[in-house]
Amino acid sequence: MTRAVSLRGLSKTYARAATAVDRFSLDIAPGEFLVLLGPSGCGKSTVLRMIAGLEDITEGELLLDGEYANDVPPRERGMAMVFQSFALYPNLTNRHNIGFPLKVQYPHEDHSARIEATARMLGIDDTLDSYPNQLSGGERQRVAMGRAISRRPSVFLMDEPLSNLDAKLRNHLRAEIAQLTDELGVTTIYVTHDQAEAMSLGDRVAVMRAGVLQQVSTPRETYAVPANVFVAAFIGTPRINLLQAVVHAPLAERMCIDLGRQRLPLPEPLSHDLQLLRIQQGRPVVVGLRPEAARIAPPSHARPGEVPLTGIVEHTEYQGHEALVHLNTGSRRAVVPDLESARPGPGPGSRAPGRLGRIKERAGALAKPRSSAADGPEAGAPDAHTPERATIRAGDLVLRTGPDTRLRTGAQVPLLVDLGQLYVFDHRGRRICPAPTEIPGLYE
Ligand SMILES: Nc1ncnc2c1ncn2[C@@H]1O[C@H](COP(=O)(O)OP(=O)(O)OP(=O)(O)O)[C@@H](O)[C@H]1O
Repeated sequence: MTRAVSLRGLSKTYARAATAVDRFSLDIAPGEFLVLLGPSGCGKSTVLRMIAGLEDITEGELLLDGEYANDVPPRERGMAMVFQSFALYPNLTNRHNIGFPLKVQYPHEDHSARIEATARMLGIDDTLDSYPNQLSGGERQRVAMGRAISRRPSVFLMDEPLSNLDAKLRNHLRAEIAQLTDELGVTTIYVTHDQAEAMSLGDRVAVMRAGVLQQVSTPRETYAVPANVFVAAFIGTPRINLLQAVVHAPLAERMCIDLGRQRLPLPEPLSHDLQLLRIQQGRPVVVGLRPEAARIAPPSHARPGEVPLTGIVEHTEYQGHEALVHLNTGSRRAVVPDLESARPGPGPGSRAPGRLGRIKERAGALAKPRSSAADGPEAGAPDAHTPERATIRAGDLVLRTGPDTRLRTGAQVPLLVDLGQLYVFDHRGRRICPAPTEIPGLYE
C-alpha cells in the first residue's frame, strides 16, 4: 500500500526560537519519490518529523490520502523512518533488528520468511546472524533499511540516510535505494543537503531555504529553470557563475548587459525573454551563467546566439573527463548569503599573494569600461576606495572545457557566451530571464 501526503500551509515554531518551517505547502502523490533539499538548518528534518508525527504542527494541515491527520499518533500513520545514524539495537542480531517492528506489532507470529526475503532484497542475507558491530557502515544502513521495509510501510521517511557513509558506498547505496523504492512503489520522502543525491534520486525535488519552500519541480526543471538565484546556486556542480550586472537599454541603441568592465551585447532581433529585460534599464541585476554556457573561441567562430567576452586564465583544474578553467573577466561576483561559505574558493595556486596581485593587475588591464547610461555606483567599475573593491577577485567565471585543453595561466582568451543559456535575476533574486512563465526548449 502507498499513500498520498499533502501539506497545507505547514508551520513550525519552537519555543523561544525563530520559525523553523514557514507555511509549507506540497502535494506528494502515491508512490512518488520526493526529495527535500536545502542547506543545514533550513527546516528539512522538521518537515519530515511533522509528517512522521514526531513533532507537533504549529499551524497548517497534514492530510494522508486526503484525510486530516495532524492528530493521528505516529504508529497509526503506517510510516517508517530511516535516519542518518543507523540506530540499531547492538545486542540484537541483524535478524532480530530487522524483525523487531514485526515482533512488536504481531508478537505471536513467525516472521522468518519476511525477514529473510527483506534481507535477500538488500543483499545482507548472509549476515542475518551477526550483530551490528560486526558489519560495515553500508551493511548497517542496509539492516536499518531492512527494518523499515519489513513492516511494509505506506510511506518511507528517510533523513540523510547515507551521510555517514563514504562517497563510494553512498553512490552504491543511492542506486540501491532508487531501485528498491521503485520496486516497492512506496511514497518516499527523502531529506538531504546533497544536491547531487537529490538530483539523482528524486522524481521531484523541493528546495528549501530558511524554512520556506523555494521551488518544487523535477530535477531537470530545477536545473534548467531555477525559480530564483538561491535555487540556481544550490543546484549544479561546479556552481553557476553569478555576476553583478546592470541592464543597459537606451532607446536608440542596442541593448546590452553591463558586467562592469565588459558588456554582453544583445543582438537584434531580441528574443522575447531578452526584450522583457528592457524594463530593468539601469537597475542592478544578477547574471547567471552555468559552466557550460560559454566556451573558449574567437568571435569569428560565433554561432547564432553567441556573443563575445574575454577572460584571463587564472588556473585550470583537470578533472579527468573534463577541465574547469577559472577565468577573470573583471566582473563582480554576486553573493548568495546562505551559500557563500560552501562555495569552493579559487584554486590553491591563486592564494599565493604575488600571483593574485598579478592576476588583479591583468584584470585591470582588460577592456576599460565605456561610458554608459548605467555607469555609476551600481554599474561596476568601483574605485579602489569602495568596499566593493574587495569583491573583485580573480576567477569570477568557471567554464567547462575538454580535458586536453592547454591554457597558460595569465593568458587572455576570447570567449563566446551562449545567450540561450543566460539567466538574469532581479534585485530580489527572482528569475526574470528566461521569463518565469515559460520553460523554453525543455520539452522539445
Ligand atoms: N527542538 C528544537 N528546538 C528549537 N529549535 C529547533 C529544534 N529542532 C530544530 N530546531 C531549529 O529549527 C531549524 C530547522 O532545523 P532542522 O533540523 O529541521 O533543519 P535541517 O534542514 O534538517 O538541518 P540539518 O540538515 O542540519 O539537519 C534550525 O534552526 C534548528 O536549530
